[in-house]
Amino acid sequence: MEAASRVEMVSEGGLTEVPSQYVQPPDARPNLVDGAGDASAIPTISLSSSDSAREAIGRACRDWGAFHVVDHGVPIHLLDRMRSLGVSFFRDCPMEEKLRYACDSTSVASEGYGSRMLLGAKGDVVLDWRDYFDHHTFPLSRRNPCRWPVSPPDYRQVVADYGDEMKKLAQTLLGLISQSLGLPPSCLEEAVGVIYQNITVSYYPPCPQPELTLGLQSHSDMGAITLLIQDDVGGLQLFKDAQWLTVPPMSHAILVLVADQTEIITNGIYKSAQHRAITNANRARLSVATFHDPSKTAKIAPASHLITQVSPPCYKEVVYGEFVSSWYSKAPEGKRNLDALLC
Ligand SMILES: O=C(O)CCC(=O)C(=O)O
Ligand SMILES: [Fe+2]
Repeated sequence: MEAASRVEMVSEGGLTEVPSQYVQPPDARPNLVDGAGDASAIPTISLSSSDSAREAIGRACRDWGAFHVVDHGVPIHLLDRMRSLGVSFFRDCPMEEKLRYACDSTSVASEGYGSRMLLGAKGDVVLDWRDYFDHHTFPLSRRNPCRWPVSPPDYRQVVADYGDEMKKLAQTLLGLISQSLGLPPSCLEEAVGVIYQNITVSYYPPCPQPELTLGLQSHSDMGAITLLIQDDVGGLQLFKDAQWLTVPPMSHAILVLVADQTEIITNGIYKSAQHRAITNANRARLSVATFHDPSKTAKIAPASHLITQVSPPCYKEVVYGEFVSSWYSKAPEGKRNLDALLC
């Protein structure tokens, strides 16, 4: 992707109207007049006791596909430092230096600094009002900190530590989610196989026309489980019961998003969360999403333990790499890529 297409560059210098490529079709625009509902009822689950967490996680995965966790064991100073390093890259690093980390525009999901372009509903191109930095952190064979910012001096170490902590938490959660369905604790993790982890820091500059744009269009994450932290600006919305609800920022909590492969493996008992990010006119917003995905060659299908004569498989088996290619070639549009696998 050319350097000129970073949102940060487009939005510089007192822009009053967004360029047409950023204007969403009318039915996808956020309704800022009536405002979104509030998702403060989203469950907050303490992981201090596995027994009570299991049950609460089961309910949250069924009803919301998302929940906050607290008492998660990840040091709060690590969450804060990860956020502040993200801010320092996007806000303080000169553009010339940022572009040294530009991601490869010829391949999807490549590591580095970019601004993703997705196809619109009718094959037209609508751009998200978002720049990002993607880090590949697991398996260790993909981890090459030389591709990450060199300053501040602790940047690379913090990303590595953050990735390690998030992977441990993702494994704990996959175990609890399995058990909440009466499955052996290792069931989901075995179905996923080797965990591929990416850490994406998203930065949404202030937008002169937030009513016409989206920071990130409606989608569900394609992998198994996403762990997300955000700053205090707010803008992440969940689609629940035919309404968009804004997720309240909670600085010490981690938001868990059930992703598409978990919906397939649980045979649709647990739903992946449909979400999007809106923009605002006054403050830049930052989030850090840590994705835990299968390898491209993994075959994903409903867990055999959940298939009986009365509950046949609801999803066709899919090779994960093919799912990813279709997601990028057709654009997410809510959950349509997952729906295409329904039996
Ligand atoms: O910025 C956010 O809160 C959402 C980010 C997200 O959904 C993603 O990176 O997949
Ligand atoms: Fe997402």
